[in-house]
This record gives sequence, structure tokens and C-alpha cells, in this order.
Amino acid sequence: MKVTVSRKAHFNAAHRLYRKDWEHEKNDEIFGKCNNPNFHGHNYELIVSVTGEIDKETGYVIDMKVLKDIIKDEVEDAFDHKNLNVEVPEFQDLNPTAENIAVVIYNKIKPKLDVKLSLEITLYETPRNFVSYSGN
Ligand SMILES: Nc1nc2c(c(=O)[nH]1)N=C([C@H](O)[C@H](O)COP(=O)(O)OP(=O)(O)OP(=O)(O)O)CN2
Ligand SMILES: [Zn+2]
Repeated sequence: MKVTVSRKAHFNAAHRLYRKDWEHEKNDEIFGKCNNPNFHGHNYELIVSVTGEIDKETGYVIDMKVLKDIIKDEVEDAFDHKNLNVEVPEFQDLNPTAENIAVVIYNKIKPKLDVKLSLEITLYETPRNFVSYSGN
């Protein structure tokens, strides 16, 4: 019997969607206002979901406090109030789209979990735009 444990988190961050190897006109055509050279920001909402068997002794799939600390260390401390393009190494050569941010978050959190646990990341860039990634 597998159960999913989820925790919500949030961070505020600035970004610019563009490719360094494209002319400005092409970036404007593809990314529109998201290619503003002066960047723009989002209030990102994150849901981290961990699925596994319930431990018979503790009754936990994962201790929520442990999950909270992993999210703080790997996501909030790394991304909150940062310019993703400028200040976060993972996006030096990776466009910080919601899709790519979700994959980066997955890749940072997954190694911190017991290998028997599976992980799904849901990231809201706006209240109506969100992406999910579970390693597939
Ligand atoms: N597939 C994706 N499409 C877009 C992404 C993305 O990450 N993945 N990102 C953007 C921009 O970041 C843009 O800033 C999105 O915000 P916004 O323009 O405010 O989006 P909406 O107009 O849809 O805002 P709502 O308030 O949610 O209606 C663009 N595309
Ligand atoms: Zn944006």
C-alpha cells in the first residue's frame, strides 16, 4: 500500500526567458514579454509530493519535518528572492521556464530522499499556469 505525502512551499524569483544563441528579434518572437532584458518576477508556488510505503513503526512515509528542511535547503534558500538567470548556477545555460525549474527542483530533491520513495514536483508559475514532473 503506497501513500503520497505532500508539502507546499513558495519562493519569489525573477527571470528572463531567452536563448543567448538567438538574435533579440527571434527571442522576442518566441518569448514575447518574457524576454524583457530587465527581467520580470513570479510568486512561484511549489508542491512536493513523496510516495512510498508507510513505515510500520513510525506510521510515516517521510517525516514532514525532514521534507520541510530538504525543501528549505534545496529550493527556498537557493531560489527565493533570486534572479534565476543571474544568481542561480543551474540556469546559467538553461532557460528558466517553469518546466526547466521543475526538473531542476526534482534533481536537487530526489538524491536527498530514500531510494524507495518516488517524487513528483508541481510548480505554479502563476495561479493558472503550472507544470508537473515526476522523473519520467
Ligand atoms: N510552457 C511555458 N510557457 C510559458 C512559460 C513557461 O515557463 N512555460 N513562462 C512564461 C512567462 O514566464 C510569463 O511570465 C508567464 O506569465 P504571464 O505572462 O503573466 O502568464 P499569463 O498571462 O498566462 O498569466 P495568468 O495571470 O496566469 O493568466 C510564458 N509562457
Ligand atoms: Zn515569467
